[in-house]
Amino acid sequence: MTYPSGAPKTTVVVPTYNERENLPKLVGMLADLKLENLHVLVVDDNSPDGTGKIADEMAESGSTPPVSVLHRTEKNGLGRAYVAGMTRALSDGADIVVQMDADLSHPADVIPLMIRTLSETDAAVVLGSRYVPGGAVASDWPWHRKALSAWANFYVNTILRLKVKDATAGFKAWHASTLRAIDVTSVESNGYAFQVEMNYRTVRQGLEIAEVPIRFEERNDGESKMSLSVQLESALVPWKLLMSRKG
Ligand SMILES: Nc1nc2c(ncn2[C@@H]2O[C@H](COP(=O)(O)OP(=O)(O)O[C@H]3O[C@H](CO)[C@@H](O)[C@H](O)[C@@H]3O)[C@@H](O)[C@H]2O)c(=O)[nH]1
Repeated sequence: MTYPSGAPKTTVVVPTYNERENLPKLVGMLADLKLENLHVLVVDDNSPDGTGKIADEMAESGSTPPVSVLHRTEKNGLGRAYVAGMTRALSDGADIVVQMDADLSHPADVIPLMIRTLSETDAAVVLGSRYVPGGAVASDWPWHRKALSAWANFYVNTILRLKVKDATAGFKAWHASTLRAIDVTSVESNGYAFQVEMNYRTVRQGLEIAEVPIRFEERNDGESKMSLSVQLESALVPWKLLMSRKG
């Protein structure tokens, strides 16, 4: 896909809840990419550790890439934060929307490859995959997370037949047109299930998902927000999606 006005407007949507140590480092890594027309949109759920204030300071500093902040009143889950952020990015005229965690587990330096893959192939979305050749998970990622991730991929692919190696990946670059085609505003899931529902909607539209290898790092600061309710939702959502399928 080519964009008439030159470099595509790319918005990196970053949901945050208690990421005060990580967010400035992530924005620094995004700045190091020196990508033209790159923007960062932080979606903060009133983090008690003051992440939202730090994001505001970055926004006011007028730095490159420009940072904007969407404040929400309370913690409402990663999926809700992404839906709000992606909806804002679309209304602000983004051509490409990147989603990534704030905790430095996703390698920012893969973003140029993801954007290139979007523009040079038929892919509707490109995901940073741990499970294609060349991909990896850091050895210090806890064993129970590795096991959960392997199980979740097997489970999801058995039920929904997505044919995606890393069905729960949280690092992706979307054409804005794909987010409109799948009607991101109506996506209901959170956590792992959000990632799965987004992939499922893409496949149901007959659109292509490409995977590029990444090395997924364990976070050094802060904590994962993965909870029992997120895992329960993840177990139920594939069945719900399958049963809601029309045709
Ligand atoms: N605004 C907001 N942000 C949130 C919330 N919950 C989590 N986040 C933010 O979302 C990002 C990921 O959250 P984590 O809780 O650190 O995720 P994880 O356990 O490492 O899981 C990640 O990897 C999974 C695959 O292994 C993914 O399936 C999952 O979506 C996520 O990307 C972080 O930037 C975190 O601050 C929330 O309720 N609100």
